[in-house]
Amino acid sequence: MADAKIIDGKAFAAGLRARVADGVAALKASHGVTPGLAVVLVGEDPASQVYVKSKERALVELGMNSFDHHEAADMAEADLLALIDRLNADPAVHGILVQLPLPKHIDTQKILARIAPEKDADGFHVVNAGLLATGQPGAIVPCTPLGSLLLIRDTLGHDLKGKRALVLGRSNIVGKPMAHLLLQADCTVTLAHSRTVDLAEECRRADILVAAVGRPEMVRGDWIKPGATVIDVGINRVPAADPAAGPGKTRLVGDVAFAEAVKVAGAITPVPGGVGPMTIACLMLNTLAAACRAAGAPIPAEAAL
Ligand SMILES: NC(=O)C1=CN([C@@H]2O[C@H](COP(=O)(O)OP(=O)(O)OC[C@H]3O[C@@H](n4cnc5c(N)ncnc54)[C@H](OP(=O)(O)O)[C@@H]3O)[C@@H](O)[C@H]2O)C=CC1
Ligand SMILES: Nc1nc(=O)c2c([nH]1)NC[C@@H]1CN(c3ccc(C(=O)N[C@@H](CCC(=O)O)C(=O)O)cc3)C=[N+]21
Repeated sequence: MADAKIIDGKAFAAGLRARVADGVAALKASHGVTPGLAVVLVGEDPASQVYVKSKERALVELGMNSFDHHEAADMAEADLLALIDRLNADPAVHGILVQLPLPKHIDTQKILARIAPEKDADGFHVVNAGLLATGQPGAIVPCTPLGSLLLIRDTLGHDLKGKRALVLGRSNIVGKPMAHLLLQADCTVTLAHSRTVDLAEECRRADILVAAVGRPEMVRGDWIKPGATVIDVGINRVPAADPAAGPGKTRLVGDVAFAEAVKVAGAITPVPGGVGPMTIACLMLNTLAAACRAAGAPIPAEAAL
């Protein structure tokens, strides 16, 4: 069988960012509003700093306002809550993103709950999670699952009804919302996790396999149904395979053993260049959508599921 089609998330994300930039320009022209996202980073985690920088760069490129709040790792929880209150009240801020993970002394759920649901650009607030889970309109959908769904639809078409989907990982930020989106799209959904009996067998049934476990290359080629669409959400930094790269050098791999899977799947996302860039593009889309909603302008179609 021919190798799988490689789903080019980087290219799709570039197209989506261009559509968002058009939407930003249109909203400025029609309502005089510039969408703004506040990005809150607590502490100096190097991976988080990289993500936050790429978010801030994308905002500026798309003509949006970026409000950066880089805070000390020992910031008091009360001070973070007070910062969120100020951002909630600021009319120039349409979206708020608090970079996760937060330092251990801060209660993540308490922080996420404080963000005004209509400014929750990540879609992590229980109100948005609840709207999505109950299939109601108006939910802000988490960026990674939304980006994954856009790639699945670009690959298989809009109509996914009756397809068997397996989501591996049940986190509140990826696995659960992904499962709800696929259910909403009339897939028959299985949500697997660390207590699932015979993961490989569950995976082999799936027409659509979304892997979000955070375990480097855990999903092997022989776990995949021939012709399946494989979405690899995992971002794992591992030591470089090539000793010539030198000591301390690393590379990124997904949760799927790509070299094996590409021989069996019908289509597959690479890491890097798959879901990661879609996450950032969807964050831009959610911020534009929040600004549109606040201004009483129509919501971009891709954000209004
Ligand atoms: N591309 C992107 O933009 C993004 C990528 N990521 C990446 O996606 C991955 C998942 O992230 P996230 O959801 O936050 O991770 P979490 O650690 O919150 O959740 C991992 C899930 O995988 C399950 N799991 C862990 N080990 C196994 C195993 N051996 N067998 C079966 N299930 C297992 C866990 O099960 P249980 O619940 O039973 O413990 C849990 O449900 C990570 O690699 C992360 O870096 C995350 C966000 C954005
Ligand atoms: N509140 C919050 N929202 C998030 O959305 C959020 C978060 N916290 N914490 C961390 C995770 C992780 N995440 C990624 C975003 C982009 C890439 C990405 O663009 N990756 C590139 C590679 C980047 C590289 O080379 O390191 C790619 O896959 O091609 C990866 C991971 C968002 N997250």
